[in-house]
Amino acid sequence: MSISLTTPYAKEAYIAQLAVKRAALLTRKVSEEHLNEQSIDKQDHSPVTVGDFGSQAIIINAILKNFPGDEVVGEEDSALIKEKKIENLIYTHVDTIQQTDAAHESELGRISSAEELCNSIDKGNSKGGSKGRIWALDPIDGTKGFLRGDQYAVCLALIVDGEVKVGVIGCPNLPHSLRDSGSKKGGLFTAIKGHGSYFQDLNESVSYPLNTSTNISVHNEYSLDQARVLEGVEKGHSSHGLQGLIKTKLGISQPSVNLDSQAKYCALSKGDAEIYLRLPTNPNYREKIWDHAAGYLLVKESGGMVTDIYGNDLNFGYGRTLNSQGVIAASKTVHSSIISAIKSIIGEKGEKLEEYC
Ligand SMILES: Nc1ncnc2c1ncn2[C@@H]1O[C@H](COP(=O)(O)O)[C@@H](OP(=O)(O)O)[C@H]1O
Ligand SMILES: [Mg+2]
Ligand SMILES: [Mg+2]
Ligand SMILES: [Mg+2]
Repeated sequence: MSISLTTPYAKEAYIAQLAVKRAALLTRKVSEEHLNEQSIDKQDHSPVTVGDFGSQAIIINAILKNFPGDEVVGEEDSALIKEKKIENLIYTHVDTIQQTDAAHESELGRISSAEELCNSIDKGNSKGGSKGRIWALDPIDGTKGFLRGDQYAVCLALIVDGEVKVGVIGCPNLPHSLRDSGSKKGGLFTAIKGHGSYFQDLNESVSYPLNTSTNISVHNEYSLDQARVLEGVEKGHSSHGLQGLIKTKLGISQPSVNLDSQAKYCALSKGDAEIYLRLPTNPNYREKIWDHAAGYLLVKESGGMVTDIYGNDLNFGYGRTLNSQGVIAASKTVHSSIISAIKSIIGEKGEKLEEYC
């Protein structure tokens, strides 16, 4: 597989890489200046920072400059910015990054006022759905990890008629190898439907045609007893209790690696682990499409499987959320055994799921 200028969605992937990189520059700056420690609580009590808002503005502005007819499902909106009167503060940081990244101004454009910044953020209000070109954007996934100085990711995917076609994820803090904590940090992961998945150092410049020198793939050789498992850090986002029961049932004894954000999909896609378990903490919770679209394509293009907890495919054309419970991503070697183990615990149709939430 290779990617040329005529590969479908190559241009979209290139603009997505540039935009994610520019947003990651901002999140790094916010983190270095300890601004990430000043979070604001949203209505659902989850945190949001200057980094989340600025990243969403930068990426939406870049996408709509290049693809003006497209829609965006973005996680954030500007209501809290206006309420807290922090438009100018965010704009100042965004503009510094625009100056640092001036080399890409002709491709990504430039936001020129605090008002424009809020307008850009609010263009992430698409309802999603199964028709047309819709981008799913998580400007900072793993905001709680970002606040702790741990893992987080800038995630962007293009969905066309309900199917994910492009996924780009920037992970500023992810070591190049999970087994070597001394390895370089910062990765940019890219997948194009039908054309594979690729890794590059986040600090390297991106190119057009895309840099495909480092093709990545899921590690398919380990059997279950050797498999390495990824789980989230936050106990409120996935059921660590149920995940523990599943691991015991499968005979997995190695401790899990706990990472915030879609960095879990990234680690799986480059063969640093074989299983990602995300069992619901509430049977009624529906996962947001921006939390999974890019990672889903990345793992699939790397030769892995991604389904809900019953083994069904994920539907990214349903709206702003999926209409299914949890996520199981794994190598093809072990995926079906995990689904069987889950069903043996919670029942074929999840009749007993509530007992474990
Ligand atoms: N009850 C819940 N169940 C599953 N996911 C949840 C959740 N509450 C919040 N989340 C999502 O979990 C994401 C982080 O995932 P993880 O725990 O794997 O790092 C959050 O993304 P944000 O950080 O972008 O808000 C948020 O959307
Ligand atoms: Mg959030
Ligand atoms: Mg998220
Ligand atoms: Mg987020």
